[in-house]
Amino acid sequence: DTRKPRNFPPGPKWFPIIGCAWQLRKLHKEKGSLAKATQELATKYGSVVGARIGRERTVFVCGLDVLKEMFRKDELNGRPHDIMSTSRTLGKRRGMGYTDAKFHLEQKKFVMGQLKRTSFRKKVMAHVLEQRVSVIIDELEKKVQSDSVICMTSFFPIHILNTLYFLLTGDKCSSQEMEELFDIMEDFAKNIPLTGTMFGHFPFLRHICPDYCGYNIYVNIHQRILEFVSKRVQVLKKACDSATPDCGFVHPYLMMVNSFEGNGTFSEDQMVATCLDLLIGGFDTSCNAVGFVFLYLILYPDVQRKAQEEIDRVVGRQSPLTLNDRARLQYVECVILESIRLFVGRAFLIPRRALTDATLNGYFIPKDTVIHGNCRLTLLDECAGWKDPKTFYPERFIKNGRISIPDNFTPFGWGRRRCAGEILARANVFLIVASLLQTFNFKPVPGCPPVVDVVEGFTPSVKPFKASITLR
Ligand code: HEM
Repeated sequence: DTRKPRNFPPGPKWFPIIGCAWQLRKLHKEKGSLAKATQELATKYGSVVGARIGRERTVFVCGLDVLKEMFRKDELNGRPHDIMSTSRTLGKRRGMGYTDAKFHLEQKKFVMGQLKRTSFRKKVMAHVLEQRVSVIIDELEKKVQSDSVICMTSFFPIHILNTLYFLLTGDKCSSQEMEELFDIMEDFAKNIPLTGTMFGHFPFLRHICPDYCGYNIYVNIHQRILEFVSKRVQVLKKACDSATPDCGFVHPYLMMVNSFEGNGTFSEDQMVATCLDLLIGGFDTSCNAVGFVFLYLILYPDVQRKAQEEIDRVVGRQSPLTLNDRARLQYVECVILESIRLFVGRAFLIPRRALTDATLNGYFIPKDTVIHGNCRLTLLDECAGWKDPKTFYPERFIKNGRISIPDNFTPFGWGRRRCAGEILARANVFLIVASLLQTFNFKPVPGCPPVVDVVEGFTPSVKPFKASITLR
């Protein structure tokens, strides 16, 4: 329905066919990001902005209280049911991030339960992440001997993908296969925006100009990931007999599929799509989080020094740092939290859908309205209680000598839709950053210091930058 329902949240004027697409596109260009554009609309219309993009009724949620209300309400917990959510998984809605209601609940519960028993168990996770960090340090030590200038945004991603892939699937593929997956994941991060595509808003365009409207690339990249995972699952099936591997959820999932014999929501297709979601949910976000941490550490040398002093005091420089040290490295932990704030504060949550007619902030939200949670106003704005929100100030997370996380800090979402990989993401980012600070100094390259410039992708990333690295 293209008419504005009564008591729908206020927003820009709806034009025939395109709705508000044109105004949004213009504002997006003007402001440099959709997050800034919708923040601007919120100053005019209030914290819930109503719009129509193509045929789709859309709401932008731009404030702490309304975001919390959205988190709380199960009826606003759905995911869009549109061409984007089906064409990514061969025409059927599958996976964890883009399914909803009972199907999503059953699947998420099972997968998270298994991961908590295997990969997210502290001992298992610590072992895998610590091993990888020692590879990173060895590689960086060698590199630094010949050239101290390293591109900070392209060095870590392959390592991050390696641990993610292994922890999530339990599969150790060859380094050649890892490179293959890496290329696809990089394509994904650059080319697929989280907030929607042109063909998503105007589905008919895929028949007219499938390249221009983003349809071909969208389908192609998802298909390549699915094919990769399916191929590896066939190998895993042959390799794993009755023994349960320590990592991933693939093996227990396959057993579940067999025991259900085709009934219920458990199927091999669904498992492969869940791997896809965990990979796309975890790769770009973790890489960008690491990118933001190092950008700010280089721009704020005092913070870097203070973090290193804490590491020297608590762990020393000789013995390798482990996940067990995390609780005692409070300042480093705050550096991570602060970087995640500045990263996700430039992002949106994954789009949602009203499962039934609902209300939000007193407005009417009809069934199937798409809802975008803008994190700028909760993480990067004074109105949510952040003092000097653009300043990198890890101490803001310390109260009376202890870490204190304010309740407006929700970079991983909240409730049923909460991030599936928060435990892993925080452990991984912490270990990479702390271990590297223990071993190296990071400085701007003379003449070309990094700048806080953000590039829109699946999630926002820092503009590629280099650092001059020396052994401590
Ligand atoms: C710093 C890193 C990360 C950040 C900031 C982050 C943030 C988020 C956010 C904001 C959401 C959406 C919540 C909502 O819609 O309300 C989300 C969902 C999700 N994340 Fe993460 N994430 C990170 C790392 C990871 C990792 C490592 C994984 C995989 C292991 C992962 C897997 C997922 C999945 C599957 C969902 C969808 C959950 C659902 O719809 O039920 N994320 N994440």
